[in-house]
Amino acid sequence: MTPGGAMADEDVFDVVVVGAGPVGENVAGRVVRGGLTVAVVEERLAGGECAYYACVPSKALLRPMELAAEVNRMPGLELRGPIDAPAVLARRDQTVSHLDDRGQVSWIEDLPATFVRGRGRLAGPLRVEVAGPDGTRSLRARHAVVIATGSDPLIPDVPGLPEARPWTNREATSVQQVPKRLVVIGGGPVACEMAQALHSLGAHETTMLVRGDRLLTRVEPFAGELLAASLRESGIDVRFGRSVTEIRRPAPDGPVTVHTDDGASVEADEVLLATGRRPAVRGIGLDTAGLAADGPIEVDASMRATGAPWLYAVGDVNGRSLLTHMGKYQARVCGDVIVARAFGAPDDRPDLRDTADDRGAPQVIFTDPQICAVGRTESQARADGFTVRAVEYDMGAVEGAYLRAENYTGRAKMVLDEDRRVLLGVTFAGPGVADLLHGATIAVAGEVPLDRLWHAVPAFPTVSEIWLRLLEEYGL
Ligand SMILES: Cc1cc2nc3c(=O)[nH]c(=O)nc-3n(C[C@H](O)[C@H](O)[C@H](O)COP(=O)(O)OP(=O)(O)OC[C@H]3O[C@@H](n4cnc5c(N)ncnc54)[C@H](O)[C@@H]3O)c2cc1C
Ligand SMILES: NC(=O)c1ccc[n+]([C@@H]2O[C@H](COP(=O)([O-])OP(=O)(O)OC[C@H]3O[C@@H](n4cnc5c(N)ncnc54)[C@H](O)[C@@H]3O)[C@@H](O)[C@H]2O)c1
Repeated sequence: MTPGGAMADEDVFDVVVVGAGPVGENVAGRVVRGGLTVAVVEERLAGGECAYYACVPSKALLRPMELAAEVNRMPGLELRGPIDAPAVLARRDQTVSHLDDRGQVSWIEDLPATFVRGRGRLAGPLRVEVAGPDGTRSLRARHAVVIATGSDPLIPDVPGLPEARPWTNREATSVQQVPKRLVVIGGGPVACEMAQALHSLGAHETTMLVRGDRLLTRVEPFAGELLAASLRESGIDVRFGRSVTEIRRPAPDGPVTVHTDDGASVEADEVLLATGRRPAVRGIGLDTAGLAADGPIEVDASMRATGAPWLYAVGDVNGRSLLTHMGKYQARVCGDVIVARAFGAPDDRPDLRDTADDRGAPQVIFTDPQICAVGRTESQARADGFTVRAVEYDMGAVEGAYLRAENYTGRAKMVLDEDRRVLLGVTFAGPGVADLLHGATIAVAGEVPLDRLWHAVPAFPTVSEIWLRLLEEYGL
């Protein structure tokens, strides 16, 4: 036995993090900053889904489409031809470091932290077993184990899968040959972004099959409506109210046919499943911690797992907000609270609690038009019992928007708590609105009173004059 009581063949660290996505990496950074030692376990690529198969490559594929749309909205400018797909794919490859994680591993090791390649599995309280290329290694944590294993695509139970070899976000974001005919199943952010990106790069016959009656059900309805109109105008066939009943690819290299419950079918070269995510918890030994082995890991506001005080869960795996920036925020809370508890310091400071997720996380959908929102939608605010007032404004009527583009089409909405005269939520839909979001996030998170907000004067002639118009619409 070592002085700390560990078996000699165990490696002992203050903290063990399982999963080196953006969230796990950030936990490691915070605990090292606080003076603790940490091991980070990763079975695939350090940097996670976000860096190689999600946020980063999808945005690299979308940006040329956005620029082309901007050019088309400006008289006097003209594109010389279609978007050069091979050039865009080559730049995408650069943005994902050609799927090589050496840079990320060095970042972790320079913290300094110990990087362990392999699949991590809980083996009882404070213990993690790693099945790696060189066999199994046992790790023991003195203070905490953090699960940051992210999420996997949710594959619906449809006859014909998996013989039809559908794409998920992985194949879509790492595409080498853009299919001419594409079917996208789903109407969430992945479906909308990838349909638009791939359509702009050569998937001329793109069909979206959406189960419900609108896109992007978590944001204000007008945003999904504007996006659907834009997708249709660009030539994407968006079909609402269609459930997929069967997917068949009779010949391995032949086309795939997707059948829907209205009796119709669509033939395509590839089919992309964008039907949501499930937390990556299977086979990670949650049962050895006395926790349910399926579904998101339930945590308190300090990210501590309910029922296992030594275990924490951050990022997609806890199901709070499936967004990189929110997972990294949780990572900062989690890392700092572990440090505070390890040193016996007070652990109830305001910065040691997640108070952002349940108010409505900020999010940008990088389509054209861009959709961004923070806080509650009007219907969520009403359901939560606030005295709600909502105001909307046509963004095309703002002088800065008119100067930015011919026929600028967009809309904005503010949701207010009339009792306290503060903002509960803000939504913008329109070209290039992403950078308006942080102002809204400050106003919502900071609960800036409307009568103060009135003195935050937007510069002329920027699109941010939308703020002034919304406040005037409210009556200020
Ligand atoms: C197509 C797409 C586009 C997206 N775009 C955006 C965007 O623009 N902005 C945004 O904020 N969010 C976006 N998201 C969401 C974002 O990707 C996730 O919220 C984010 O990746 C979550 O980070 P994470 O660290 O929790 O998980 P992940 O990034 O999934 O990382 C988890 C890591 O854990 C590893 N792992 C899993 N199990 C084990 C194990 N047992 N042992 C060892 N390692 C393990 C995995 O290999 C992985 O590297 C997008 C998602 C998709 C699918
Ligand atoms: N820019 C961004 O911030 C960004 C981009 C992409 C993804 N993300 C995040 O990643 C997460 C996953 O996104 P997503 O779009 O995959 O999931 P989602 O849960 O947002 O949307 C899933 C869609 O699939 C549909 N669906 C589910 N099961 C189906 C079935 N059996 N048949 C047909 N349709 C079905 C749903 O109705 C919904 O339209 C989200 O939380 C999202 O916020 C963020």
